[in-house]
Amino acid sequence: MSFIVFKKVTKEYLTGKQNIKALSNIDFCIEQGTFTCILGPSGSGKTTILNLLGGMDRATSGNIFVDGREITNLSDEQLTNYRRTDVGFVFQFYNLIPNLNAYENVAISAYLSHNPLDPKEMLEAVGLSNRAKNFPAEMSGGELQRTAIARALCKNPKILLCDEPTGALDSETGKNILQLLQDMAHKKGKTVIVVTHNAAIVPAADRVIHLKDGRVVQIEDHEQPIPMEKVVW
Ligand SMILES: Nc1ncnc2c1ncn2[C@@H]1O[C@H](COP(=O)(O)OP(=O)(O)OP(=O)(O)O)[C@@H](O)[C@H]1O
Repeated sequence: MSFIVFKKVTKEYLTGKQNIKALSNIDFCIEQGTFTCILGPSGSGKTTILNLLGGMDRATSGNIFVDGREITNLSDEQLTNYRRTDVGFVFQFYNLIPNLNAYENVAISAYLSHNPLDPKEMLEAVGLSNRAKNFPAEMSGGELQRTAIARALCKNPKILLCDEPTGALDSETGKNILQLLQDMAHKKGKTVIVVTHNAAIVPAADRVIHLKDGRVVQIEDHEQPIPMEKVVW
């Protein structure tokens, strides 16, 4: 069985009298230690997939498995635990706490995990050892995103979910961040999933899941993904 499996997953939102089908009967799988890109136009269901996979929301029907465990079956308490310990999140606007320095922002997530990694080592892994004492207001966008990635990794999560992680960055800084995420998958064995509008990174992904109108329209695999530095933005 693959590390992540979506089996006939549907997600509907009931707003007033209207029923919105954000995902319609979708199937895909993702292997451990790979870099996967979920690509599609606005409203195609990308964030909905991250929310279901991250345990922030529940599917209307279908089954989702992570590391052999069905997360669609979990109780609320089990789902909270899963979200805390198994999933690292990276967002477009970093979501760092302004009055904590970089080290403290990373260390705080260690408290949430049963099996955390050393915050100092995580800052080192993202190339920010020399910025540990800086506050968010004193760092560049790229440094803020590196801090957010260190924070996510500090929980020692099984999967790293990234929602438009380069959306607020210039192209060069964005490429560096994506390179870091690709390295986390290929060199550290993390299962990294990036949701984006940006088709430029497609050749650098191991697998690309193309969405349209809540359906998977294509799954593209690359035997030899290119390094991020070779991506033409
Ligand atoms: N909480 C919600 N209540 C009602 N409808 C929702 C909710 N969340 C998402 N939707 C709808 O579900 C569909 C898929 O939304 P989703 O946010 O997953 O798309 P997306 O591909 O991530 O879009 P974007 O690229 O603009 O972020 C859209 O039609 C959206 O309006």
